Amino acid sequence: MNATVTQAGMTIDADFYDFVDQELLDGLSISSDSFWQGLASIVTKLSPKNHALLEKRDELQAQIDSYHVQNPNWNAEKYRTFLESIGYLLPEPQDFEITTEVSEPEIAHVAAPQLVVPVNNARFALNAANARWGSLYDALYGTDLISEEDGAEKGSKYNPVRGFKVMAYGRQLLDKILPLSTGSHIESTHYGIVNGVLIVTLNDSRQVQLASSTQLLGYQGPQHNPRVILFKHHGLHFEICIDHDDPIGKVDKAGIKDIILESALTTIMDCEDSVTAVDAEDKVLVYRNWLGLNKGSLKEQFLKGDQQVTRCLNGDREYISLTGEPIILSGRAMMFVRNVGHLMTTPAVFDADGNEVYEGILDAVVTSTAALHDLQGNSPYKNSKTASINIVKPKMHGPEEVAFTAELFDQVENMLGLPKNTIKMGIMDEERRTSVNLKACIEAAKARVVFINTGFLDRTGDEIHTSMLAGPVKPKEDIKTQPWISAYERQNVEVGLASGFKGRAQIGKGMWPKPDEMANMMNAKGAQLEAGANTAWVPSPTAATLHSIHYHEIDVQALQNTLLDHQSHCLDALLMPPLLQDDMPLSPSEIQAELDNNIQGILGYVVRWIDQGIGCSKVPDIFHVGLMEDRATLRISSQHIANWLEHQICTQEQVLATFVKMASVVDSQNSYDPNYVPMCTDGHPNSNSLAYQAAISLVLEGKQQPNGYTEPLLHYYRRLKKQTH
Ligand SMILES: CC(=O)SCCNC(=O)CCNC(=O)[C@H](O)C(C)(C)COP(=O)(O)OP(=O)(O)OC[C@H]1O[C@@H](n2cnc3c(N)ncnc32)[C@H](O)[C@@H]1OP(=O)(O)O
Ligand SMILES: O=CC(=O)O
Ligand SMILES: [Mg+2]
Repeated sequence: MNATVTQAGMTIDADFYDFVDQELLDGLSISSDSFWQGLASIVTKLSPKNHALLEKRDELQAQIDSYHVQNPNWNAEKYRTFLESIGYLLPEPQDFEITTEVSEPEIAHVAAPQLVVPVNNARFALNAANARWGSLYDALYGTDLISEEDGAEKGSKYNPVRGFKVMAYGRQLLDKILPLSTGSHIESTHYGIVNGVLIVTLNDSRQVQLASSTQLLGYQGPQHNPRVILFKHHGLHFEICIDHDDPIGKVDKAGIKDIILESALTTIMDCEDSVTAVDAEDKVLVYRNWLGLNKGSLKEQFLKGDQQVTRCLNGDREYISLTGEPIILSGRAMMFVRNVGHLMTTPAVFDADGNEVYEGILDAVVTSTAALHDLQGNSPYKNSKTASINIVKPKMHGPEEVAFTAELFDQVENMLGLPKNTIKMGIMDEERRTSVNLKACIEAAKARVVFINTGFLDRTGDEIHTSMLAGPVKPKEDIKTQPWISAYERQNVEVGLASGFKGRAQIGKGMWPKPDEMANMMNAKGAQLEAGANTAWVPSPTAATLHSIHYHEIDVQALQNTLLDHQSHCLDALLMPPLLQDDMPLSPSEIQAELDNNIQGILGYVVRWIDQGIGCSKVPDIFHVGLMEDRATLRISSQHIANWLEHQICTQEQVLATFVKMASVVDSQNSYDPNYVPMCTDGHPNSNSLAYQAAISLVLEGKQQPNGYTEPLLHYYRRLKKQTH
């Protein structure tokens, strides 16, 4: 047990206490006493409500389970009536519009990518905050969007053939997003500004202008030979960077060395599914990084190759306007923070009765207090332009839980002396009870909501768990193509638009979970915007830069206008679980392939989580595609096998044998890592591997886990692991 401090009737981990006293409150006019009193009073008031909400989740799940046992031949109509009778499916509220008074310009006015990052990783978190601007040339050169055919391999040193393909792509993009009055950027040999007008000289010495002169905003350097020229399209800025002495610029006819695209306008600093935070020590790390981002002081030094790098927040970008005034644009993404959900408790603080406090309550208090530094100008940078704190709240089940979060935010505002509705809410639409009652959920936070987002990964896990006893589910890939998911995605957009989100709040779509497959991403991810979203999640800054191209290709605001009156009334489809059809049984090899794939993913993720405290990993699937795995993807895989065991699609022996087989595969995939501890020796699992045990428990005890969540078991085993260190 760590040293503790007693304050306001609570028992507080001494390191966490010191962090609050010496770092979090430093520079704020909040005394230590009033902070701890404030926290204690919120804990006392809201913990019983939090507890009751969790009990309600379990009660509803138990009722749904017994319904399926008693009604093996249910139909849609009867099922819907049953869900209404137990209060799972609630009456839809009258039409209303959200009343959120201010939201950030990056949220309300410009459609753009949203990057997510584990905030406990300072190197990545700083990179994410700085990912507002990204090099198109780097993003193209480093990814499979540029093919390696015809001598264009990436190789270990610069390949001019590949470089040429990158430049050609860049020129073609300019033709799309910055069309000339005549001719093409492919022919350009010089860019200059004359009397406030962009003059582009072409191969044949013709001088042409932009098709739309208002796209030109400003420049750096001399007007006739600018170093940087700033443009705007669909609300997104971009730069053409020119340097005839640069290794790239000097082989370009016009000296273009790069095209810089405004990319991740918003970033979510994640305290939740991409991090491991099981105790006070971990929570301090999470909170300290978020604080450092708000104070502008976070720095990270690391070796990259043989280079020592010091990373900190980027400053703003400055240009000269066409009338000679300065233009200053933010150099950083607008940062949201994602708190944890309502489920877990943390040993950082124990309440007066000796219980761990709810982690979601602590997150709301501490992350808001940290953000006060931004609101009060204690940082050289500005995050919120509207004096708001933007918190994403995940894994809420239904409107009561949203109302509870709103009440928590109210209490935090009172504690910190903030005007009501300073704390804005992003609602993850990622639990089935939220999807089917989405309108009521939004109404429960209508004065502070700034986004809804289809977290389809958690949502898939919840889909499987909720209908655990309804029957066996389809293989994972097929679940993605069933009517429930398109109904879910469509309904989310329709409800968001009908509630007045356009021009005020984000309608977001889910993560691209294949971080190395950028060519596929470029083919697929535009569809999320075609479906009406004005932002969508990406796993890396490179993905943000490439995905930003979709926002140039699609005029999201115009598209949303065309969808404003859509109402597809898809509740029945939304309630139809993705079950295997009796007349389409799976072959033994299909079953084994599914188990292999799921178990490889589970082990590959869990072994790093438990042994090394890494909460988000790129794990190869059986086809060697590196997949982003986090707690939500783990929820899906573990629930999927639990469901197949329940319905005897496979046996426990088969599952355990697959675990043995795949543990060796995962060990070999990690053999490059000096910190990796193998789970097997000579093909036999090591009896002392806590990671291996955790992975098996997640499956064998999956049916009993609350809503199929993985946190309880992950935290249990990680804490054990930390004790053995
Ligand atoms: C269901 C959900 O909740 S989804 C939301 C949770 N998921 C996430 O947040 C995903 C975040 N992404 C990641 O954590 C990572 O991209 C991973 C784990 C998927 C892959 O990580 P890696 O294998 O280390 O990536 P890779 O080696 O390709 O690239 C590393 C480089 O990219 C950068 N990078 C990768 N992801 C990110 C990110 N999300 N934000 C900022 N920088 C990033 C790193 O800083 C590093 O660059 P550096 O050397 O200059 O610091
Ligand atoms: O949080 C995102 C998800 O898909 O789950
Ligand atoms: Mg989620």
